[in-house]
Amino acid sequence: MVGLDDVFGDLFASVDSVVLFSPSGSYYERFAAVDDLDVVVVGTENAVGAETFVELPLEFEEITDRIRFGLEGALEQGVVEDGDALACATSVFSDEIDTVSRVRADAETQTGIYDLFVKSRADPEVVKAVLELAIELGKKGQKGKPVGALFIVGDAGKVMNKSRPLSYNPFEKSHVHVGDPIVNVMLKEFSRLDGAFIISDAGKIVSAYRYLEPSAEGVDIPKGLGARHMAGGAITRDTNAIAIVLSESDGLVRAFKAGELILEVDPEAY
Ligand SMILES: Nc1ncnc2c1ncn2[C@@H]1O[C@H](COP(=O)(O)OP(=O)(O)OP(=O)(O)O)[C@@H](O)[C@H]1O
Ligand SMILES: [Mn+2]
Repeated sequence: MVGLDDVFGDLFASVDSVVLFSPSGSYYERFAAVDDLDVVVVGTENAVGAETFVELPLEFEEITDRIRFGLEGALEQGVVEDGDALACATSVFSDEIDTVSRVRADAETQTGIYDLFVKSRADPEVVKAVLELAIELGKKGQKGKPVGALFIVGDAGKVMNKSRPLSYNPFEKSHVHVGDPIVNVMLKEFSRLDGAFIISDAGKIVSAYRYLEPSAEGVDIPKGLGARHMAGGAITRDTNAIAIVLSESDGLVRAFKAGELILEVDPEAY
């Protein structure tokens, strides 16, 4: 007799580790009790107090993104190794884990998203707050109309030296930080205006209305995009800042680091 286990069992036969994406406590406990099994928990927070945990900046809606970015962090932290066979368990159709994917960890297909958060000059919380703000702005627009916005995060002194004001800086004497609810309202209001927001490593809004003049040559940007993305990408080659860009024309949020496009997300998916 051949049972279903014989067939589906191949999915998790001789895996090096099990990777659980945002498991519930009781689900995690059941795995923790299995002998000789390496369990890695991935999620936006370590709600189950797992010994081995990899933090995701966002709960990626697309399962392929979620697994890819989770494994990138796991490789980066050295909790899985290149070539490891992994059983990745996550939820797709419900809040509970309902799906298992067998995936091989591949160090060569790193996108750099994990680096974007963990190895940027700016505080990971600041990067995350700006990314969330851009996604929210992309979802809602400004009074129902699509808006674009450009945020340059980290290495602010150098970025200020490679840019100039388009108008008076409304943040001149203020000491406000991204993530404060009131500041997010202000940033959304000001997103109608031209130019870039400059944000420090610690999240202080240094300036709005900055026109970027990077000395780096142009960078590769997706077709159909123009000056905002070009300037945002290029300044990250010139400085240790990252750029988070919301496109008015296609509605996507993109992140650049060291002149490379690292991340592309559709706000509608969040
Ligand atoms: N060098 C720059 N520094 C700061 N802001 C800029 C710069 N160049 C353009 N922008 C801003 O980007 C806006 C849109 O420009 P443009 O349409 O060329 O960019 P884009 O990359 O196509 O972005 P979108 O997809 O939002 O249209 C401009 O109105 C201006 O506010
Ligand atoms: Mn444009």
